[in-house]
Amino acid sequence: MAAASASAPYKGTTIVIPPEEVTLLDVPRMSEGSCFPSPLTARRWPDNKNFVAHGDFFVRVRWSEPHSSGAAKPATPPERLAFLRAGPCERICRKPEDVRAAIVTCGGLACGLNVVVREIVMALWFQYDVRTVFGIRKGYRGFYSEDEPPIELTPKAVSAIHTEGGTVLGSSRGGFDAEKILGGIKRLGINAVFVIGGDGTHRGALVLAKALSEAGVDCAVAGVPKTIDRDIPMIDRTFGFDTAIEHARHAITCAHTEATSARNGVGIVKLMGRNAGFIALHASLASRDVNACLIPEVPFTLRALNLWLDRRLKDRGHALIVVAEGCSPADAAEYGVDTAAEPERDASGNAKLADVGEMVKGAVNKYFKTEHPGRDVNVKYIDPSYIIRSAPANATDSVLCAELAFAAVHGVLAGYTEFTVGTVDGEMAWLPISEVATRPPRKVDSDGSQYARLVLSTGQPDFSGSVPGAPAREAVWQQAAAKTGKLALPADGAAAACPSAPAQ
Ligand SMILES: Nc1ncnc2c1ncn2[C@@H]1O[C@H](COP(=O)(O)OP(=O)(O)OP(=O)(O)O)[C@@H](O)[C@H]1O
Ligand SMILES: O=P(O)(O)OC[C@H]1O[C@](O)(CO)[C@@H](O)[C@@H]1O
Ligand SMILES: [Mg+2]
Repeated sequence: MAAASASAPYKGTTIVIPPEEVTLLDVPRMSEGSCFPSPLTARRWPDNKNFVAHGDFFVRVRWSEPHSSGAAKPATPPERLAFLRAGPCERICRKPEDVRAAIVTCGGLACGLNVVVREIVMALWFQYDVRTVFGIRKGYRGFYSEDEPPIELTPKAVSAIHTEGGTVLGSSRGGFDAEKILGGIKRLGINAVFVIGGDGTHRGALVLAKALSEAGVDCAVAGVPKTIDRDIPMIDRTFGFDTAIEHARHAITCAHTEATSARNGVGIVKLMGRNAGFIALHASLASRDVNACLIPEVPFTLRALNLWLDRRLKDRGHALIVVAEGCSPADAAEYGVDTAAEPERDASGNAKLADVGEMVKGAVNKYFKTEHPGRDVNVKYIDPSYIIRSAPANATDSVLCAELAFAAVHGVLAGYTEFTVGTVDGEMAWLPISEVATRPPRKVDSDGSQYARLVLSTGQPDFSGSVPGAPAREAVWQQAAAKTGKLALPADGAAAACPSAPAQ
């Protein structure tokens, strides 16, 4: 072992880190001062050791653009942010007997919505003795729609819902009308709203919180971020993602079976991910069989994909392609897609995306019909999106759902408002809703080591240009190894020397 040099930090040495500016992401409090012991102090909360102090925070560094170790430093310096630590407080500032809560689920489905609803009800009821909880039906419009009045949520009513997918409350897009929602809140005497939804839902929650405070209505607004796509800014994970990967992997396995069973079989699987390719990337890494994974963050052309496929079918007789729904091939127009047309929008204003799976399938069929009319190529396209999104939460997601629900309930009872919950580098935090509602969605870092690991696993080339043929595997390895800076290049293309052998 090398001797420690005199200047190297050694056990017991005090290391002085220069003070840096830290921005506290503070969350508004509805009532300060008049706080009293939480009912949890009289319960079985282990030794009262796990309470969090009001205002306790932890500091984390955040890059505004994707950053990975080894990659060039981004232009914008990182932000040092202090996050409020979430958890039960020893003293709470909302009287449980006065709390009249409402829970609403909005946007698309995600695995675990029912677990979050159940655990909010259970935490309010059993940890804090709150006895009035309304379930708002079919999204924001349920606050005012006469067709679907709110329902009463009790432990008995929600006890079995966690085993089901979807949301027992229903969900919807559109229908956000701050005035009408405010009217519903006043009519029912609601003073704590829990919104479970994605970026759009959180933007709505922000508008609602402002409207409530302008109208002088004392009502807390707490968010629980939901998206199957895992692209919510700032936080590490969203519930449902882990379950989605499991089900996506099953669909990929089916496509692989189809592809390997046919002559020149090509399996194509489209997975959700409007802005980001996290599901496609993680499911491909989980599968190990995928030969090409296409994500919105990495440009590609259908022409390059076809040239690669041509060679892959000659070499191996089958191919498995995973494509994220938000992908937009650079040469889509050449394959008859009207890329200049203004997209249709859903009721929430989100662009309706063209089916990129169909696009890839059409392009492959067209290419082989034109270039190799005699070759028998069998393309099988699977779109498991809604099968995945509507599944019940798996074990890992169920744990996360309960943690998020508890953090939201603790925050409201502690007196906070206009906040949402999530883990930041593993620590549960209360964050201002604006952080989730206004920052751009998270994306896969195409220069990062995770994407490099994908490329190493699939052996896929760079599909971004009209390449006159697929590059050799060694070139792919070199590209990926250069990005990670960690891997020794295989000599003479020896696959065995590579720590992660490409999928076959
Ligand atoms: N800018 C906004 N202001 C107010 N309300 C909004 C805004 N954007 C969206 N909403 C409302 O939030 C609800 C959900 O929005 P959206 O359909 O975009 O889903 P989401 O919450 O983003 O979830 P996901 O995209 O993960 O399915 C809808 O009722 C929509 O009207
Ligand atoms: O078909 P819907 O319900 O509009 O949902 C589709 C969208 O929902 C999401 O799953 C986000 O919830 C996106 O991946 C997808 O674009
Ligand atoms: Mg959204």
